[in-house]
Amino acid sequence: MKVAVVGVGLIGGSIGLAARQRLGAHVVGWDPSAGALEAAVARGAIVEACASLVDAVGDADFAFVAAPVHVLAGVVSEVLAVAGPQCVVTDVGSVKRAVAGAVSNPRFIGGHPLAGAETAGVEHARADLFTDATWYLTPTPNTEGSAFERLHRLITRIGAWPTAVEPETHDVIMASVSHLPHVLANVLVAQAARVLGEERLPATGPSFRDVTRVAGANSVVWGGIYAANADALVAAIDDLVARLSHARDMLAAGDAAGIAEWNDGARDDRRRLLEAGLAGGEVHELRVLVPNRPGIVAEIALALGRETIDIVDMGLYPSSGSHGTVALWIRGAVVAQQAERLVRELGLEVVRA
Ligand SMILES: NC(=O)c1ccc[n+]([C@@H]2O[C@H](COP(=O)([O-])OP(=O)(O)OC[C@H]3O[C@@H](n4cnc5c(N)ncnc54)[C@H](O)[C@@H]3O)[C@@H](O)[C@H]2O)c1
Ligand SMILES: O=C(O)C(=O)C[C@]1(C(=O)O)C=C[C@@H](O)C=C1
Repeated sequence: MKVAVVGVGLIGGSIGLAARQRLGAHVVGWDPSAGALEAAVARGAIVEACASLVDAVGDADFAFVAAPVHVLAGVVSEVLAVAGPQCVVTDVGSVKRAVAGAVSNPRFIGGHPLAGAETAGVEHARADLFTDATWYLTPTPNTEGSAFERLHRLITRIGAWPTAVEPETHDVIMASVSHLPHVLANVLVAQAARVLGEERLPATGPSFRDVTRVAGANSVVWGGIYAANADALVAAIDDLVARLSHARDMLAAGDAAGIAEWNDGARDDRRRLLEAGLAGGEVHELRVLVPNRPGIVAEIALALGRETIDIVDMGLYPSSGSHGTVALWIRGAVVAQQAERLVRELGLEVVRA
């Protein structure tokens, strides 16, 4: 299997390392920076630095575009123009609407691994970066079912959990759980650095270090992320300001009971957030009879993704008639039951294998 990585930085390099180490893939790379390519070969993230995009993706089975968000739509289009018909093309951008709005191709599926670091460059790439991470995918009615199946399996094999989501929903979620925390980290370090005036800096403890780890992360990448998700991020900041105001007012009024309730609520919310996605249990197979029409696989994946149900694995069994079968493997009896109901609500027949 040949995997092409376009943009061999932190994320592209980590995909290269994971694909080589976990799948034994032949990984090649292209990047406008000669230094990045050289470093990627030295790091073992790619085995070949290609001189052109077509050399990298022309006969690849998969192309991962891991460039900064502000150039993604253009680079993905260039990749699709030179990739062979067997190549599934995806990207890893932290914002999904811009690419989804600009590119419509049955072999392109937007993607975003919910894993990373505050660092940049292939020197910081890690083969295990995506282990047990959610990996969002944004299939559309235009997506080729077999392209989705192949990408889904590849991502599973590098240790992550693919979850289908609509680009709009993705960007609203990310505004609150990823982009806002980065904004807040920047604000907190700026405020703390000036709390005693310019002459003296305060000592900082572990809590400050925990909540500000990502302050000032990779300006090229984050500038693009903030700009591409500005509307959702502004709404999240407005919400935050209202919540801060509420906390401020309780403090100013000496509302001890209100503060205790607010603090207990935060503990419960954090536990629920961190526990979501830790669903265990044995894997159940659902066999879905589907009409042979484009978009049906995306429809099923998105229906489950909307309820945050992970598809552990999937298999497509097309037939020459009007219908084929999609097999879905879902973890946990209760979740499998819920998945079965959602698929039936799409008007599809399901049997338990
Ligand atoms: N850093 C994270 O935590 C994280 C996590 C998930 C997704 N992402 C996404 O991954 C992508 C890459 O981020 P990163 O952290 O790896 O950044 P990075 O700076 O480490 O790597 C980006 C690479 O893209 C290359 N590049 C720049 N312009 C390009 C172009 N036109 N064509 C091809 N390559 C180009 C750069 O030379 C660099 O090597 C971004 O879209 C980002 O939103 C980042
Ligand atoms: O761990 C970090 O340092 C990250 O910033 C990773 C993080 C995140 O916010 O969780 C950042 C951007 C991505 O798009 C996905 C993951």
